[in-house]
Amino acid sequence: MTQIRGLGYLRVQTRDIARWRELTVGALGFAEGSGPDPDGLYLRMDERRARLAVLPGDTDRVRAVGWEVRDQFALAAVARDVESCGTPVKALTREEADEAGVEEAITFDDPAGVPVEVFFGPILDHSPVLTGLGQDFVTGAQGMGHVVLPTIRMEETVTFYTEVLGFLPRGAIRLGGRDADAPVRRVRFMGVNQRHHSLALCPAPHDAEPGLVHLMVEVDSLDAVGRALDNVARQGFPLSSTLGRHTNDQMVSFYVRAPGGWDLEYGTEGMLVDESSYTAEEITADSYWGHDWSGSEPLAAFLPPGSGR
Ligand SMILES: Cc1ccc(O)c(O)c1CC[C@@H]1C(=O)CC[C@]2(C)C(=O)CC[C@@H]12
Ligand SMILES: [Fe+2]
Repeated sequence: MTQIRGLGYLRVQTRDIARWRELTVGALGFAEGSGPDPDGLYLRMDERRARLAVLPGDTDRVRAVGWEVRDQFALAAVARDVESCGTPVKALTREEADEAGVEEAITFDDPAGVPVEVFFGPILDHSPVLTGLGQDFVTGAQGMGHVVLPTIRMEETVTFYTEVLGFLPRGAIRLGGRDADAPVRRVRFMGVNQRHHSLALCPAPHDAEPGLVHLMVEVDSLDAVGRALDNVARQGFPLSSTLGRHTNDQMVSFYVRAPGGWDLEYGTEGMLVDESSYTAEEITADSYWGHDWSGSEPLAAFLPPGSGR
């Protein structure tokens, strides 16, 4: 059994905080909170101080994917497991933990080089969450949403998340069809709670910033998804994928390209997994309808090495 209860937070850095604010607060209806860096953008989805922290930087990249455990005992167990597979683990200093908005956390890199934090004791902000579209974000026991991470070491990375951190396989989709001699490659979905996937790993040909494919957040209203879609179009943000419904988690969502070259997926109506009967399945289409990716620029990690950026 995994100790991890859900995706707790995501911290990224960007060269363009102002445009990030327009997208997240202006178009997608995140509530703006506050945090230790006066130049940072702290985005609230619920009673947590910040689920998504966007900090100023000279490149665009992921700073930490934060996974939540129940308490200090669970955190100690995770630290033991990660260390005993040979991955160096550090504890955040009191100051770093305070900046992250948690009581205590450990940090290590996953086999793809993504900076991971595992934490307990999120610091709450009890002031009302003033979202911009009248929506509530679906968090709680399902965590803040899901992340999709690129990896140039697919096998190792899958083994790390499943066998060391205890993520449960939640199915897969083949990439590149069922063709000929090319080795089979799959995107693999993994969960830790009733959300269908809190993590997906996507095989990538090479390492590139930002180190993230997308972050999905879920809201409780289709109207909010529609209004967000209108807003991103009006404000000139590129749509990576049109609206559609996924076959595995049943989510109705669209994807918008964020400044920094990765996507935010904004969805509703995600299904709940019943672990007493669930088995991992391979889907053969990403969506029942919609999700047209044809207008999108590929992410840097999926381009051949040396082609720009
Ligand atoms: C298939 C699927 C189901 C539920 C999701 O939340 C979800 O993000 C996806 C992934 C969609 C899509 C894919 O399957 C092929 C590879 C894609 C295009 C990417 O490179 C990013 C999104 C991926
Ligand atoms: Fe997704």
